[in-house]
Amino acid sequence: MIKINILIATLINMATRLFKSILTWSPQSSVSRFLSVINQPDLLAIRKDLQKFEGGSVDLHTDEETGIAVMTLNNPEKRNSLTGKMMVDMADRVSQLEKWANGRGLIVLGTGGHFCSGGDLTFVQKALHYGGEMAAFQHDTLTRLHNLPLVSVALLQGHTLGGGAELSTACDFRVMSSTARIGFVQIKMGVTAGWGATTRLVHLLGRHKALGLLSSAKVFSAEEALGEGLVDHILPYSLAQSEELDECKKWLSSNYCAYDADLIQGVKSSVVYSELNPDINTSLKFEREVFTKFWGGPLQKAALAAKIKHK
Ligand SMILES: CC[C@H](C(=O)O)C(=O)SCCNC(=O)CCNC(=O)[C@H](O)C(C)(C)COP(=O)(O)OP(=O)(O)OC[C@H]1O[C@@H](n2cnc3c(N)ncnc32)[C@H](O)[C@@H]1OP(=O)(O)O
Repeated sequence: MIKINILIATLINMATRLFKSILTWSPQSSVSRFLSVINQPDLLAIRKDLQKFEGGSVDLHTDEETGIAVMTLNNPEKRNSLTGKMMVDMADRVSQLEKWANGRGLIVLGTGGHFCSGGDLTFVQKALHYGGEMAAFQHDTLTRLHNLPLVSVALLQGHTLGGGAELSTACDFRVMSSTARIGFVQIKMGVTAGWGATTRLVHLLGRHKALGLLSSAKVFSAEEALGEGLVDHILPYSLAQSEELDECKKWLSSNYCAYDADLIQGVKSSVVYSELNPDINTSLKFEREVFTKFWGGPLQKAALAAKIKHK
């Protein structure tokens, strides 16, 4: 009798979970569930500790009209290097973006003409006992950033070094100011990459180039970075630094954010899911789930009625 009761309770539990998962389905929620770098209680404990290392902020502006958000690193006196508090800020900004229904794109940049010079060395000095925890926290945030259902771009101005270069690889694309410089200098600082760059660079450029970038600590000019395949676009030399954000927005909007927000989110989520799921049938199932959301919908009907020619 007890066994039957347990069986019934288990079945009810499973049915409730299935029902809930159907109700809350979205491409992003499916991808988030699939990926969890570290468990929540651990994250909360690390967050509390990181928060104590003050200085700087990470701010977010979302534009409902264009669907383009701008996330800004604010610690200009220290070339936007990241304090513990900024790491927590960034995690919160990414959580906000995960819930942004109308989003298409994201630009990440630094204030004062520099992207980011890595970890704040004052923070690093004080957190020498804390590398594993900080890396786990950054892995969680930057993986979530990388997997946002938005097309993301890092706008690289001035210096992008160490952890800053790692952060840039968590974006889908990198646009570089013509005079900017980028380098994975961690090895020169006596460490290896700890914010996910090794893993992402291997996916992005292959093991050969990833090894070259990480073992040499070479700092690249914009032209060299383009040649390496590390950046996707160099902004015109003629632009003033203050004009570069607008130009980057134009580049992102016209190339990758021109279509409906739901479609863009569907495309990005499917790409992320597929990259992370080695099993082709599971990946194809996810692709079908996203596809059938749109098939026969108003966007498809409008496109068919417009008799579009792709010349
Ligand atoms: C996990 C993270 C990983 C790690 O630490 O393990 C890393 O990120 S490794 C990389 C760490 N970053 C660095 O080593 C950068 C060292 N700084 C520089 O190379 C230069 O400062 C540079 C190239 C970023 C900027 O050079 P520039 O001539 O333009 O200016 P200054 O050198 O005068 O710098 C201005 C001001 O900023 C302070 N600064 C710059 N970067 C950092 C940083 N990462 N942490 C703390 N402070 C930084 C610099 O000390 C100057 O301050 P001041 O009070 O005027 O001396």
